[in-house]
Amino acid sequence: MTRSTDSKLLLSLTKLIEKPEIKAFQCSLIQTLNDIISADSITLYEMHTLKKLSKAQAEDFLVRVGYDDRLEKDLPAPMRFSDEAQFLMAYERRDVVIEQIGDQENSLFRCIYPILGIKGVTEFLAIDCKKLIKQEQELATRFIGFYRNYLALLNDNQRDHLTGLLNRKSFDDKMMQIIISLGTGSKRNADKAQYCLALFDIDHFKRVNDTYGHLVGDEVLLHFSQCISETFREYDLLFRVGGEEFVAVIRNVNAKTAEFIMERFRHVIEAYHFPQVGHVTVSIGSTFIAPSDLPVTIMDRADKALYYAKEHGRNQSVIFEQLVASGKLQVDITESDIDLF
Ligand SMILES: Nc1nc2c(ncn2[C@@H]2O[C@H](COP(=O)(O)OP(=O)(O)OP(=O)(O)O)[C@@H](O)[C@H]2O)c(=O)[nH]1
Repeated sequence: MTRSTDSKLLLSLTKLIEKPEIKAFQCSLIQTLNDIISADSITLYEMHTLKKLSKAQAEDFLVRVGYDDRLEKDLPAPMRFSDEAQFLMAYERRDVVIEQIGDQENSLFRCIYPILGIKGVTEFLAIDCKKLIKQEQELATRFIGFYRNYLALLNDNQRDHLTGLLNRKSFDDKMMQIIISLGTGSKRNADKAQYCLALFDIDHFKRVNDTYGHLVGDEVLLHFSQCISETFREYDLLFRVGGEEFVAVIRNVNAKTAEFIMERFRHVIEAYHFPQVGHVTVSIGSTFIAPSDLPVTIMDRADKALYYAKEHGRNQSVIFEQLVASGKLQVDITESDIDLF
């Protein structure tokens, strides 16, 4: 390798780890590879087990990475994993699978690289190129190795160990990013993105621990987090912020949609059969994020709404701004000043 290729590679690696945040790092991998490989397209897929798309049972789907910032209508549909022979083969072989696609004149090579995480293959990198260049293939393999190790490190740092959801530290970082993005009147915000934060708290969870023990309590938390992951969309941000407290941040929703989404989740939990424990319920307090907010003020509003839900019978979902508007919750001027509807 020449000195100039070396420094280009070093530059690419530096660029790759510039943003120590999982989603940004994933997007960075695609950009970096695009810079150094002569590919027609490079796509990263995450494997998700989704329930909502197939009514009867959960199924694995391949969800394209890099669309979390866009509006729902722009999202490509997830691919059913069992329909994708090349992905299945790469998954089984734990190695790259190369296939020639298209007709003679417009043929392309599609290389599917499986990416191994701690729970097995969790991602795939698909590279389409006109020519197979050995040096580039080796480069891609090395980059993926580096990507995998660094991703494991980020996951360890940013995810909750029990549930795999984003942890409290990630929550504070993400909140600051969202607030800053709302404050900067950039073109990307021309659609007036509205973020709604929902705080979930399992009702009478102490009883679960006291009756069945802490281990069963942990299992309930795990099932609860799976219900969150399956009910919300791939691009919603999902966190475990405390013992039995979870948060979802959803984008581009008005009060009516937020109300619908939270009610739907409340029903999912109400109907879910938790092994050994049976049924539990959840109380939900939501609020909208304003450019003038701080993470602590957002959480304070969500907490007040949640407290209201707990005080008024539990197993219900309420929105802070609606409680204030209807006079059910009294707050001081600075809080009631927020008008996002
Ligand atoms: N198993 C388990 N329990 C936890 C964990 N973190 C917190 N808890 C328990 O969660 C329970 C929270 O109880 P409380 O906040 O008193 O409220 P609650 O019983 O859920 O009742 P309400 O929220 O008022 O409906 C406590 O018993 C904590 O010990 C955890 O990681 N695992």
